[in-house]
Amino acid sequence: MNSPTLTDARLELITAARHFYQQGWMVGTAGNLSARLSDGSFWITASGKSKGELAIDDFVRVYPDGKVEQPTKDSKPSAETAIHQVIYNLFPQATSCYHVHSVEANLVSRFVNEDALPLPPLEMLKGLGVWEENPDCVMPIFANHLEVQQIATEIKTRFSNTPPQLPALLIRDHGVTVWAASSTEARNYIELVEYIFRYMVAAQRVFGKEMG
Ligand SMILES: CSCCC(=O)C(=O)COP(=O)(O)O
Ligand SMILES: [Zn+2]
Repeated sequence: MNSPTLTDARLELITAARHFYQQGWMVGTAGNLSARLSDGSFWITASGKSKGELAIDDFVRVYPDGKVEQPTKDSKPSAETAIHQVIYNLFPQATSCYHVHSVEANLVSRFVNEDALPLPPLEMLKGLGVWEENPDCVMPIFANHLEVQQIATEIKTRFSNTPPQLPALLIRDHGVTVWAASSTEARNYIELVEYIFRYMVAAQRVFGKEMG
């Protein structure tokens, strides 16, 4: 077991998970968070932990060669580790990868049948790096296969050919994943995409159509 230090990335993940839990985006065991370290390894939430009450030993360290360091022998890496691995391989600047499950993310993932969700041209997109007037922006949507490796492979294939406009992707009927160069940025990205999803659900109620 590694003892925590003042700058231990796991402490940031615990704080972020508690915050997301309080928003209703990481209820029960839903979601997973990771932080990449300078040696290329990353800490990721162990599978099946209550995300509102994570402790320092509720993380597993995954190395670039696939080696896994567990704090206890019954802790396994998140079932969705393959998605974090693909994101870190595709985006070398990313040091944080956060995945949450919100009601709104699942609703908007059903607004279209296609594999991309048109987003309304909200000012909030600037917080996700889109500095354009009336941006024509989409968020990629992936099918929610039982086999997580298949989701990861589809992300790798699609993003290698068509880089996403935003540091975010949706898995239909499942949740959203963001990646960023710091934990603060990743937390902001989750809040921003969740705001956009809430807006889209509200706009659908108010205007009776999707506001993409
Ligand atoms: C009730 S959550 C189902 C699995 C999932 O989608 C998830 O995000 C949590 O899985 P993990 O193995 O990371 O705990
Ligand atoms: Zn999930």
